Amino acid sequence: MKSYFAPASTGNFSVGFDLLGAAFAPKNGELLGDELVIEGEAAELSLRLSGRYVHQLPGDVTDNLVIKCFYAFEQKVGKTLPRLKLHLKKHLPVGSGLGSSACSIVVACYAFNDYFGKPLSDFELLQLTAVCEGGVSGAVHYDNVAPSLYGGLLLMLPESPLLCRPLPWFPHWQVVLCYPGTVLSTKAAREVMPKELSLKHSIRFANMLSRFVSALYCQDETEAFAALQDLVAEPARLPLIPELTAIRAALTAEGIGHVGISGAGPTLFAVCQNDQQAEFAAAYFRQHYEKNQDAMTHICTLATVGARVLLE
Ligand SMILES: Nc1ncnc2c1ncn2[C@@H]1O[C@H](COP(=O)(O)OP(=O)(O)O)[C@@H](O)[C@H]1O
Ligand SMILES: N[C@@H](CCOP(=O)(O)O)C(=O)O
Repeated sequence: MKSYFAPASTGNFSVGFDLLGAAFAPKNGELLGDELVIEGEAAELSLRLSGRYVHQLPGDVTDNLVIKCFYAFEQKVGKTLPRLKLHLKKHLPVGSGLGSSACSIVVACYAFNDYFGKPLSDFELLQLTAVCEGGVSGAVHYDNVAPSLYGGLLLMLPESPLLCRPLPWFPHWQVVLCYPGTVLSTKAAREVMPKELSLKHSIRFANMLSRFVSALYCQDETEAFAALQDLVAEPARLPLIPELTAIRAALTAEGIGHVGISGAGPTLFAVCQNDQQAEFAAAYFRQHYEKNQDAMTHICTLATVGARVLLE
């Protein structure tokens, strides 16, 4: 029996639609991500499901991304593989903006590659996870699969053979993630996006992203916060998450530098510079944004390690 884990991720990080993504881990040491156990080999491929968010998964196990990944992995490797007895522990809510589908895809593809003796290179593995994720959201985007696979804050380079590169981070930053407990499908949240951007808007978008990246390299925190503006997805998605305006006003009034949409939402994230801000943001989110028993709020730091073996 071998157990694998992949962390939650925040796509876009506000300023880099489809181009920036970060993996996060709760400060208190809890595991925020999906776990896949390979229990052994069997005549038939099987998948057992458990975990806090198992009720949000498709009823038919053959529709589960883990099963789809097995066949996609087998096709990519190009030979028939032994069937496995699998157990997915679904700890991330589905349609949450925490890269839930990417997390299951990454943990599954990483686990199969490890179990079968690493027939795929890191590059091929990332490509495979992105294609599987594209099948869910309607478009190939790397900003959840790459951080979930590698950890860290990453800049996607989809037109370069590198595909992505790690970026510097502010080591004292804490990110508070709040999932309200409601579901928003990524596909639906992509359908509201503008089909085209004007030249003026494209230049402003490129400017904010390059300003943020340059601020990270210079470790200029004032510039980084000034550049953390979502000029592309937020205007289109705000009607789906109208609470953002009031929450942002309340948290920024307390000196918190940024509040944005995690991935396609409805999870919101607040970037905090110290424990006091992080605790304030978490308490505020719990009181004003959590909507039901599925909701959760975590104070996180950057997860510097991505997919990994949990138990040999
Ligand atoms: N293991 C899985 N984890 C997450 N979603 C899954 C899984 N298996 C199948 N799905 C389906 O994939 C879709 C994921 O939706 P999506 O909005 O992309 O989620 P997220 O934004 O959280 O990644 C849903 O229709 C869900 O039922
Ligand atoms: N760049 C994507 C990110 C989607 O993240 P998810 O966690 O909501 O799947 C987008 O904004 O559509």
